[in-house]
Amino acid sequence: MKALLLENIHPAAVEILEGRGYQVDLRAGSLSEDELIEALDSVSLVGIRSNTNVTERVLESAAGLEAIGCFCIGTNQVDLAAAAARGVPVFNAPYSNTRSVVELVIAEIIALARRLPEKTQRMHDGVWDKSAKGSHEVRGRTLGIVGYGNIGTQLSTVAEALGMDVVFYDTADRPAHGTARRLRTLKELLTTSDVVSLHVDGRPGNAGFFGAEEFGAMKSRSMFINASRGMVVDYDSLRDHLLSGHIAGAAIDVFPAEPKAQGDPFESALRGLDNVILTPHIGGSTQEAQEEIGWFVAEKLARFALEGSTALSVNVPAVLPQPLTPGHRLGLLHHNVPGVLAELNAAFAAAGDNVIDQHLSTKDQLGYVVADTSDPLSAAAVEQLRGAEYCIWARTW
Ligand SMILES: NC(=O)c1ccc[n+]([C@@H]2O[C@H](COP(=O)([O-])OP(=O)(O)OC[C@H]3O[C@@H](n4cnc5c(N)ncnc54)[C@H](O)[C@@H]3O)[C@@H](O)[C@H]2O)c1
Ligand SMILES: O=C(O)[C@H](O)COP(=O)(O)O
Repeated sequence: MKALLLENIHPAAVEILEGRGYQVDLRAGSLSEDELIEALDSVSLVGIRSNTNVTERVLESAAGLEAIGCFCIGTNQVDLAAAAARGVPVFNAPYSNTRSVVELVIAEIIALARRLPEKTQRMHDGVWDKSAKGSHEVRGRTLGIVGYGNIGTQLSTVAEALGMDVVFYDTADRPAHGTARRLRTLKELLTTSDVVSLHVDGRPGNAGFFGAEEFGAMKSRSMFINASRGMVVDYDSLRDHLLSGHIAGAAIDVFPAEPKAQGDPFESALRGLDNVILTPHIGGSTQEAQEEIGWFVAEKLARFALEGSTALSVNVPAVLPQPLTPGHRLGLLHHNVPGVLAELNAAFAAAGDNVIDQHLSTKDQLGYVVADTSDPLSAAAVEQLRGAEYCIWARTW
């Protein structure tokens, strides 16, 4: 049983997987498509972060791959549909680094409002420039949050505690937290906010979502923050608005193309601007978040591989079975067609197996059933189900 963990995943994950009998290959950087195909040979579990793309071609060639762990929030780097079609569940850590992102953004709001990037640069250049010009308190200023999900809502609460007025815009219905106000249009948010912070997800439809029109609509001398995904924003347009002085400052953590390994060169239209904070995608990179993510996702991978649990999977039906009695459990991932459960129960009945616990969950075109029997599973029943047209895989534990 081999597991491959890329992108500096926390050792907590290694401890969990090794403790469950896996031989773990832990690597620092991410891999290209071809490198990943080669590295996945005879690997059953793979762990990645935001910088490794698991494409349909990778999945096609990784015959032994059982599950994928995204040791982060975003799962846009994985072809989720292609993985689901091959019966490969994908897991992530939806909440573990939320707080870390919020704290970074709060720090950036204050740093930009006090012009810290320019001030510290001047001091390092040997220039004493004591002045209040262009520096503001954040108390009483309006923060506009675009994308009011797990991160957006927590940012809302913390910013409110600092005395900021919070407005938000989300394409989904999201209740307001505290005294935050929901705005009906993005335009309204842009024309109202002193700081605009993006927290949308990385769905393909969000590519290029924020560009010249949106920057143009922002208030004069407002500030812009993006810690969501790089492809969401047109950074050439942001540069134009920073150079014209229309946007007073920006903090950017994510980029359309990010270097694959430590020390690789970094290129961006925003380099060299002293009113811009640039960080290397570290929103979720705190010891606390990484350790939590390490055990959380490793646990999900192990519980799937060793017990059949798909709880919290983002692409296959979620089933959380009862504790395992070895030799008594069947897991059947199948195309979602009528009659599967009836056939499964008939096969067990014909073999004289009594089903004592059974869970079925469906999601789009897929169904997943986990059945526990009172006696050890009958091989005949399992083989019959394995041979059925609707079967994607049938595993026993
Ligand atoms: N910089 C980092 O290190 C870092 C760390 C964690 C997460 N992230 C990114 O932040 C994103 C958000 O995280 P989350 O946990 O809050 O996700 P989430 O899914 O809880 O929230 C995303 C919200 O954005 C909304 N949304 C999507 N597209 C939108 C659009 N075009 N306009 C308005 N609203 C839109 C959704 O309806 C949802 O409410 C993640 O998907 C990930 O890409 C980055
Ligand atoms: O999706 C996420 O959680 C963030 O983008 C962090 O990604 P990372 O683990 O690659 O830093």
